[in-house]
Formats: sequence, structure tokens, C-alpha cells
Amino acid sequence: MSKRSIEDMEVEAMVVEQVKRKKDKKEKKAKKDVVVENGVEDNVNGVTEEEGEEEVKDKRKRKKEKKDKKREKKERKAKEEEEEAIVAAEDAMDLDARETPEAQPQPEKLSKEERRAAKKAAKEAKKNAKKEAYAKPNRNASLPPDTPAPQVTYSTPAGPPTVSSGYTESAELTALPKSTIDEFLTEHAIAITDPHDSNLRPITSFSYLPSNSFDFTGFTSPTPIQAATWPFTLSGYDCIGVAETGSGKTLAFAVPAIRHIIALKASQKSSKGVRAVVVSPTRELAMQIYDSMEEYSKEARLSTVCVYGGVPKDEQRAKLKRADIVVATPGRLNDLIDEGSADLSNVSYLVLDEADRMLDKGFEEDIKRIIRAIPSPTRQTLMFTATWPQSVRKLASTFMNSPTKITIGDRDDLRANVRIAQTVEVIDQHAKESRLLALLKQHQSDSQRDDKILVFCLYKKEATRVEGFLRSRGLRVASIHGDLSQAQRTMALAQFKEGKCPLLIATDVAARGLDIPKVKLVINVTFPLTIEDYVHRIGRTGRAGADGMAYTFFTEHDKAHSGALVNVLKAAGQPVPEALLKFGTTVKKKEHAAYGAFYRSTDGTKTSKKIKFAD
Ligand SMILES: Nc1ncnc2c1ncn2[C@@H]1O[C@H](COP(=O)(O)OP(=O)(O)OP(=O)(O)O)[C@@H](O)[C@H]1O
Repeated sequence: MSKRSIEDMEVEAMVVEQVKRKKDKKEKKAKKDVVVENGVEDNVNGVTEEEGEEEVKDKRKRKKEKKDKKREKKERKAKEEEEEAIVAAEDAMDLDARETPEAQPQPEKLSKEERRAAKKAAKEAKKNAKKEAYAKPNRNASLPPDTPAPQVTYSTPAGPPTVSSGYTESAELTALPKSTIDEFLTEHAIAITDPHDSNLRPITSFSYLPSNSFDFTGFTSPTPIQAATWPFTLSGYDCIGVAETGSGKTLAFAVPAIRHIIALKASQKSSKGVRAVVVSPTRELAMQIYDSMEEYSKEARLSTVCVYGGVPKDEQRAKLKRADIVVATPGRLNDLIDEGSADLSNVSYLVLDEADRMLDKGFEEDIKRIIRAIPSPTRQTLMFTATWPQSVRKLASTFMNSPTKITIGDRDDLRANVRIAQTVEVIDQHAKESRLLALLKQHQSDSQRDDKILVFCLYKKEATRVEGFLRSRGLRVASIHGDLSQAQRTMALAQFKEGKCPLLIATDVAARGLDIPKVKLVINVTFPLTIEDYVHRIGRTGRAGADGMAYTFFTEHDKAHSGALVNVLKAAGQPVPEALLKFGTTVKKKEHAAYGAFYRSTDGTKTSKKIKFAD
């Protein structure tokens, strides 16, 4: 036999062996499959068939337990996510939606983690808000979230208001010569657009108010916005009041609110239930409005509750049961409406403070939901602000019935308070911190040591960094922004107000409405997202007739705002730096999120005409 044939035989034997092994394996597998299919494991380990059944049962049990655990874990995770979403929604709604980094242009690079967290929070907040909008158990629950609130249609001009506190002009006011009234209107550049032709005169003295229980000690006379709006708001008309920052708009809506409730209580048998709601964009502003409401309604023994996020709900729920007035941030108020703790079905007086902010895309949906919870036929709606961009006017008009529009100063164009000296410095991004330090040294040294300075940043992380930088340089500094707990925010603001800490670093949560006494200087380290926010930020100084000062760092990143800023500076008679002009003077048209590029600006008061006073 040749060597080759032996090798061939060996190969052949190997192949036969392999084929046999494969066949055995196949048979074994087929047998196992049949057994498993019949519910009995193969007796491979030499156990009896009975023992095999036990093992199967055990295995099934273990499998079921594993499955249950998995399901529980999934449910727990879903619940946690839901809770997180509520917090995120509150953050977006109550604090300032603009603090969510991905919602804004990014002048600075955020870390991957920050971006991911922000994206997740925003996504969940959106999902949650949508879910809640549809789940809302009130009388308009069937309306999808984008449906405008139901309207009462009045003939034009509108008929008499449904609820009025029974305002009658005082005899002394009526007796004043028309020229005195005209002088007052001209001196304060008051424009009244009254679709009702009601010929109501401004209440130029507190003594012309209907008999009241208000203590105006410390004030000599009503401010122009108070004088001009009171006759209309006291008469029960819807009203838009636009006046500069720090001009007393809070009392402009607080006084009629209190009179309104007193009148209702006197005329109705049942005096229970919330009658007035004031909505504000931030918790701190809500608390400030609440303090004013409390002070001025004390005599009338009305009960007010402040409803805002970031704190437990129990106390708010309890107070809501006996409240006449609710001052609220939108997120928490909607929460309490949804769970049935806040009943707005008796409300007939609604105020949107900082109305343009309340109607912009961050809050629009929340406001619609609140409005749906209030019966529209009896609702008197008031909107107050220092800035009234075209982009929100159409939306505002859908919530109002033939409103009287009152503006102090030429406010159809954006106007900053003229008593604020504005300085804009075009600067390199990297030079900001050293320039800030130099400004603080200049304005807070020696005898000026305790002068209050408010520094604005755009992002929470930026505020934290600036605070750390200034503290490392030995400055006394506090901060307020959305990354802090409510207790920390409240404490920082109190310390700044009381002068215990004269330097406050803030994001735009502090831009609107806050009335902090004697803020000497506002510094904008990073330009805000909108020109309106710029006007509100610098408006934290120069309040109630005082002078103020503002410094703004302007970089290449902010060039989209150069045209609008140039206009604001020019309108207030402030110097416009050459370097700013180089960025261009074109003003970009602001588009409303709901209408996008197709938005056509329409003033809701188009059919009205300027008020004429009779002799
Ligand atoms: N009639 C008045 N006379 C003098 N001061 C007043 C009068 N009414 C209100 N004030 C004071 O003016 C200051 C500013 O008022 P308020 O906070 O209501 O301004 P605002 O117009 O709402 O400002 P912002 O636009 O910033 O929200 C407050 O300290 C308030 O006490």
C-alpha cells in the first residue's frame, strides 16, 4: 500500500468520524427541542423525569421573578422621570425659560454633560406640559392647547363691562378745568386709546379715588400710569398699561383689584372663592407683588396667597381654600389647578404683570391654560409692562375685550427709562472679567463701599463662575439664578435688598419687576437675549423718579442686537459708541414663535381712537 493511500484512508476515516459526530449532535438537539416544546427538560444529567419537572418549575419561577423585578424597575424609573419632568417644567416656567441653554444662541461653549442635561430637561418639560394641557380637568378641557381662549364678543364699541366696582368720577375731579387735565396728559406724555369713548379723566390726586381704605403715606400723588389707568380699571374695562420701569405699575393694578373684590363681596351673598389672580414670570416678583397686595388689602381684610414653585405645596393648598387674591407663577398655578386645589371659576379680575414676557413663547401655553380656567364672560383682563413689542400684541388681543390702551411716554417704540445713564462698552470676550473688576473697584471703593451694584449674566453657569471669580478677589458677593435652591435665592435677594451684601450676580430671573431700593449701578456682563430684557435689566436702577446708571459689555457675539440697542440709546439721549455702530444699525424683526415668518403684527386696539375730554 502506498504512503499516499494510507493518508487517504486516514482522511476518509476522519471525515466519517466528523459526519457521525455532527449527526449525533443533530439528533440530540432535535430530541431536546421536542422535550422542551412539551415542557419537559431533557434528562441529560441523569435525573428522573419528576425531578426534571421540579427544575422546570423552579426555572419558570426564577424567570417570573426576574421579569417582575424588571417591570418594577421600569415603573420606578418612569415615576422618577415624571417627577424630574415636573421639576424641569417648573424650572422652565417659573424661573425663566431662557435659562435653558439650548433654547438660546450660545456665546460660550457648554460642556457635553450640561448640554445633554439641558436638552433632556427641556424635552421632558415640553412633553409634560403637553400631557398636562390635555389632561386638565376644567370646563374647557376639550380644547387642545393651541386653541385660543373662548371669547365673549362685544359689539364695537364694546358695551358696558360686566363687573365693575361702581366707579363714579369724583365731583372735584369733574370740576377741574379741561386745560388742567390736558396739561397733565401732555406733561407726562400720556396717550389713552379708548374704544369705549368713556371720557374718563385721570385720577390726578389720591383724594379723587372713590372712598377707600388705602394708606398712601409716603406718596404725594398717583404716578401717571396709576392716574391714567385707574378710572378705566375701576370701571371694569380691560386695560393695557405700558409705562417705564419703576413707575408704580404694581399699585396701578393692585388698587382696582382690591376695590373690585370689596365691591363683589358687598353685592353678592356668597363671598367665598378666589376673585382675583395676578400672574408674574418669576417667583421673586410674585412674592414682591404679594407683599404689596397684603399691605394694601389689610384694611379690607382680604386674604392673599402667593403660589410659586420650588417650595412644598401644602401651605399654598391650605391658604388657597380661603384666598380672595392669588399671586402666582404660571407653572405652579397650573399644577394646583390640575390637582383641583386651585379653583378659578369665581375669578373675574386677571392681571398679567410683565405681560409681554407672559405672552412670549416660554409662557404662552401656560397662560392659555390659566385663562381657560377663568370664566370669560365675567373676566376683566389687565396687562401691564414697560415694553410692548409688536410680536405679542395680536396674541394679547385674543385674551381681551376692547381694551383701553394707556401708554406713558412714546412707548409704541421701545423706550428705556431716561433717568438712567447708559454706557455701552464694545469689548473683547476675554477682557470682560478684568473690566468688571475695574468697574466694581471704581464704583464700590471707600465711601461707596456699600453702594448696591447688580451684575447680570446670561447663563446660570456663567453667573456661578463670575461669582467665584469676584469672591476669589475678596469681594462680598451673593447670587441669584435657577441653579440655586429657593431658600438660597430668597436669602441672596434679602441680603442685597437690606444692603448686607452690596453686590448681587444675577441671571434674567432678576431682570423684571424687582423693586430693590437704591441700586446705584447695573452691569450687563453678557447682553441679554432680547432688547426688551435689556430695558428691564437696566430698569432695576433709577426707580420711582431716582437717577440710575448702567454699563453694558457688548461683544462680537451680540452684534445681532446692535441696531435695536442703538435705537434705545438714541431715544433716551444716550451716547452711542462708534464701535457699536460698526456692527450695523439694522433692527431685526422679532417673530412670534406661534406665527413664525408669517406673523403680521396687528394692534388689538386698531378700531379705537384717542380719548377726548369734554369741557
Ligand atoms: N404714587 C407713587 N408715588 C411714589 N412712589 C410710588 C408710587 N407708587 C408706587 N411707588 C413706588 O415706586 C416703586 C416702583 O414701583 P413698581 O415696582 O410698582 O414699579 P413698576 O412700574 O412695576 O416697575 P417694573 O416695570 O420694573 O416692574 C416702588 O418702590 C413703589 O413703592
